[in-house]
Amino acid sequence: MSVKVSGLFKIYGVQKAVNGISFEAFPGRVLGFLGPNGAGKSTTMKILTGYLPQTSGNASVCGFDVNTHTLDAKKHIGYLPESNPLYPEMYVKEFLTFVCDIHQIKNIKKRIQEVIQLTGLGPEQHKKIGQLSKGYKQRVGLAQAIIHDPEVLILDEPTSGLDPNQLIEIRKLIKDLGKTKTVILSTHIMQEVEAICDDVIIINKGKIVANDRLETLLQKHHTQNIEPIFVALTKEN
Ligand SMILES: Nc1ncnc2c1ncn2[C@@H]1O[C@H](COP(=O)(O)OP(=O)(O)OP(=O)(O)O)[C@@H](O)[C@H]1O
Repeated sequence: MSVKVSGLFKIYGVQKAVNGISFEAFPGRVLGFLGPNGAGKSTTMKILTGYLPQTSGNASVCGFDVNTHTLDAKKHIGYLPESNPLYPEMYVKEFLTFVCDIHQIKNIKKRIQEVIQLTGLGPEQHKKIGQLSKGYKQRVGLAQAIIHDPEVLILDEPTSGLDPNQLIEIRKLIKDLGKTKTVILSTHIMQEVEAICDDVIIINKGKIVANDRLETLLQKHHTQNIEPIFVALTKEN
């Protein structure tokens, strides 16, 4: 497996944002990481990507512990954070060049053209990031996440803000990337899970309440849709 999490906790004050979760994610598969607002998805993703230290437990990416071998782990990860922080004053290509430099990518021009093509940024590639629509900013976020061809992609709500046409294209891109890479994505769109995920984890109040292959989860609950399963497993009592 390329991502392994065991007994992971993140405690803020008295709140257990992540409450002892364990799971694995595998190459060639897209793992949907689902849960209600505040369930602990982004916190888990930030720990996996080395941006936040856990309180206890372990997480590794491609065999590298994210705490003790953070840089090695990060080399293997592409991360699209929920807030998609970008530099609005930079031009798209200027920003992607900057990201290439960080990753010490060779043949920068060729690689930038490839990711512009992959993410459909072509028509907007000459603009400043601050001039882009939300959906195109999201594409820039995806482009920077994949530019170093990482083995693991961690995408926090990658399709938020996309229009229906863009949704289809970006989902296709994620599904294609998932054929060779390990993709973990969070989303609140249940159709998206059905369209692109192979595996599903549902997290509620910091704990995993489901972890299965999508088809197995649907079979177990005698339904064709993930939504009723999500509601049943996460509703407030
Ligand atoms: N820096 C922080 N300090 C204190 N509490 C925090 C901090 N960051 C997150 N939390 C809390 O931890 C819990 C989990 O938050 P997290 O952002 O991981 O949830 P999420 O599942 O990603 O939610 P959403 O679907 O709304 O993005 C929430 O209750 C949140 O308020």
